[in-house]
Amino acid sequence: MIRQYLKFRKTITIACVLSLLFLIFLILTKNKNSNSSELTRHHKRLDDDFQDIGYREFDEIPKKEIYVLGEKKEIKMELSNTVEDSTKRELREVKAKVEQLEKKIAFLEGRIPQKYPEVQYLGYKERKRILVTGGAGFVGSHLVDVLMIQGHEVIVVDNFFTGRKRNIEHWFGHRNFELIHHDIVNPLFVEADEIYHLASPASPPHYMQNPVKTIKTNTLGTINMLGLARRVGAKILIASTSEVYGDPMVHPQPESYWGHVNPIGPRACYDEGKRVSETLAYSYAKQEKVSVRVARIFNTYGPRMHVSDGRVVSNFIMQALQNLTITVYGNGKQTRSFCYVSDLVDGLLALMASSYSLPVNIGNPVEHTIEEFAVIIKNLVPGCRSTVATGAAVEDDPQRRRPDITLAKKELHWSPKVSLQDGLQRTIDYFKEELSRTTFYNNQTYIDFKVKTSH
Ligand SMILES: O=c1ccn([C@@H]2O[C@H](COP(=O)(O)OP(=O)(O)O[C@H]3OC[C@@H](O)[C@H](O)[C@H]3O)[C@@H](O)[C@H]2O)c(=O)[nH]1
Repeated sequence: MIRQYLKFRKTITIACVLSLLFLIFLILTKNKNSNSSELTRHHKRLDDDFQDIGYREFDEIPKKEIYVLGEKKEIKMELSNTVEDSTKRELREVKAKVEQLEKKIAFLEGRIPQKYPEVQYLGYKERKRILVTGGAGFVGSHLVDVLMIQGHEVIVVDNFFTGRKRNIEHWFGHRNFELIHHDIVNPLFVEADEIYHLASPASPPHYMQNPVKTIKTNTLGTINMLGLARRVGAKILIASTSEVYGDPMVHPQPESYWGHVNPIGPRACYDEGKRVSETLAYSYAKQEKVSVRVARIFNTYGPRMHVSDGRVVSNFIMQALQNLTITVYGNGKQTRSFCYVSDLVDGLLALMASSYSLPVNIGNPVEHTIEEFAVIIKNLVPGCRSTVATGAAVEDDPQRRRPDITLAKKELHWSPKVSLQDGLQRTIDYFKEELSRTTFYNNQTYIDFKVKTSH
């Protein structure tokens, strides 16, 4: 048995070696197959990813042939280059869109009106802080516009009894502009270099409506403003009126005329109120060394008068625009001289800037009867079918009024520039606009007005 084993020993060894070699071969073959399928799976994943990216972002899908064993690294690099290109392309597209939007915004901004009227820049030495009482009113708001445009800091004080926010709303939020809702009958503490004291109702029906308030505004209010001027060392301009001449016995009226006023009549609250204002101004000037200016303002008209202001210009224009009867109070033979608001503002500025401290008339000396004036307005409104009617006269109505402006010409080098025709045309355009804004209009300012004759 042992002898037989030894005989086949060599054969058995050879068979074992061959089996072992076969086994090794089998193992190697298996490994190779598994590596290859793993790579295939990997390729498949990459392929899917590229398909996905290509579908969304790329123009060309990377070629499949490049996925061969041993080139894995290179494939990855190409992949990252392609992603980089895609990001750059995305950025370019976004940039183009932003540029497009910027152009659109610039175009739209061009269509929005500039927020504020353009104002000049003044250095700190020239720039003044200017207080305007009654700055939301008809005259006050025009003055505020000029002061703002000149580049000053403007503080408006108004109790909105007759003033309106609308007149100054175009300055709201401007860094040079401040609005204080305040009644100057109460003291006010602000800093100012100059004060334009314009606060007071100015239309006869308005100032007659609350006579005590009118007197308080022109006496207590003026004392408060003069006191403020004294405390802060400001120059102050008092807005007085042609009404200080009352129903004048001298014609035209020079500043030297003392007037003819009924101290207990319906107009006295205003006429006497303004006369006391003047007296207070010169008392503060004499006793407290306050630098005062006094403007005697004659009849003024222009845009921003209220549709129901009640004065002759607004009444006649509103009546003419609506083909209503033009209501002349009395026989219409009384006279007035009308000054356009921009001329008045120029006069006030010239007076404040001057060294002349006595009262100065600011008005337009072109005089018309009220009857003539009604016809002038009627003719300026195209297609107007209004009739002109005379009615009951107003108590204490001044019969003649025309400013002597010799002093203003000499001391202020000022005289009015706007003709009645031009000024009225601008005012008519304004009221047309107002009418189209609102259907409301209360024409019955003097409620007891009775039509007597029509012609
Ligand atoms: O509808 C009207 C309104 C007024 N009038 C007359 O037109 C004339 C002017 O009257 P207004 O009411 O416009 O103004 P007044 O001249 O009476 O007062 C004005 O004077 C100067 C300013 O300082 C003041 O703003 C204001 O008091 C008056 O004779 C008045 O009776 C009419 O005939 N019809």
